[in-house]
Amino acid sequence: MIRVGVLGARGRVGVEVCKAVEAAGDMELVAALDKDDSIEQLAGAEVVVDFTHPDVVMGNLEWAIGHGIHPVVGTTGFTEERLETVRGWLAANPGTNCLIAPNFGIAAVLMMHFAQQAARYFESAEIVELHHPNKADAPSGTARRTAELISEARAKAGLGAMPDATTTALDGSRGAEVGGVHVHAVRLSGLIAHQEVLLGGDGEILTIRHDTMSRAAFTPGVLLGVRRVRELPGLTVGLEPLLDL
Ligand SMILES: NC(=O)C1=CN([C@@H]2O[C@H](COP(=O)(O)OP(=O)(O)OC[C@H]3O[C@@H](n4cnc5c(N)ncnc54)[C@H](OP(=O)(O)O)[C@@H]3O)[C@@H](O)[C@H]2O)C=CC1
Ligand SMILES: O=C(O)C1=N[C@H](C(=O)O)C[C@H](O)C1
Repeated sequence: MIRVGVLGARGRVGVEVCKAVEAAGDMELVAALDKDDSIEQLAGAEVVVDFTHPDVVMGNLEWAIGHGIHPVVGTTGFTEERLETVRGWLAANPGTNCLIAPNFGIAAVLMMHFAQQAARYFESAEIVELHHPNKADAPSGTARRTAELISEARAKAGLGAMPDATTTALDGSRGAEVGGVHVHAVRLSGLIAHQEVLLGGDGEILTIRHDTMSRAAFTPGVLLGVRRVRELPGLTVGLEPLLDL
């Protein structure tokens, strides 16, 4: 049995993760903690799942890694600088590993992968991410990661800047730019988590769309991460290697 702790256990995703861990035959939920609980209660866990908030996740990781607990992290807000800090903590605690994934939905990971594969064939690419209005951050971690993957694929293929003759009359009208890829964020009641990657070429457009219909969609990926994190050395970013992508 893998002893699992959950941080953010009363949150939208945390509730689903706790249910999934309790239902898994090879896991035991040893701590389900939220905002005002003491992190010390994680002491008996081997793996901790974090779905909290970008403002608190770094403190949680420093504590868990320092106590030899392997984190599986869904919380967003990971810049390259933050990832480097996590690598430093892992180096100081050999034998402890960490998995951080901007999206644990299997279909979402495939959407990112397909966008990366397609990117080199199109002169234009933009991302529209659409989420519920209580989301903590914009753009989404998924959109940011997708933009980075598209940007890397374009650079590798020797593609230059995208065609765009716009003069913007209003700040923000072209969205945010991540690695030269424009990202647009919609926040709308009724939505959960959705993304469209638009790829445009000569006379045709490819649209790759992903829709999250329930937050239970994240749990198979989280359970996979919990089962595998102990054997993945150091820091793993993204679920792709666990899906052989
Ligand atoms: N990687 C992925 O697949 C996914 C990632 N996410 C990301 O996960 C994060 C959480 O999303 P979501 O569940 O919607 O958010 P919620 O706000 O619903 O849940 C977060 C929970 O964490 C609690 N919390 C805040 N601080 C702490 C702390 N220090 N220790 C323990 N718990 C704490 C919050 O309490 P309180 O409300 O009182 O502040 C809340 O109950 C976001 O960053 C989101 O973008 C979301 C979906 C999928
Ligand atoms: O906050 C959310 O809801 C989600 N956050 C993640 C992100 O920022 O990409 C994953 C998914 O989009 C849901």
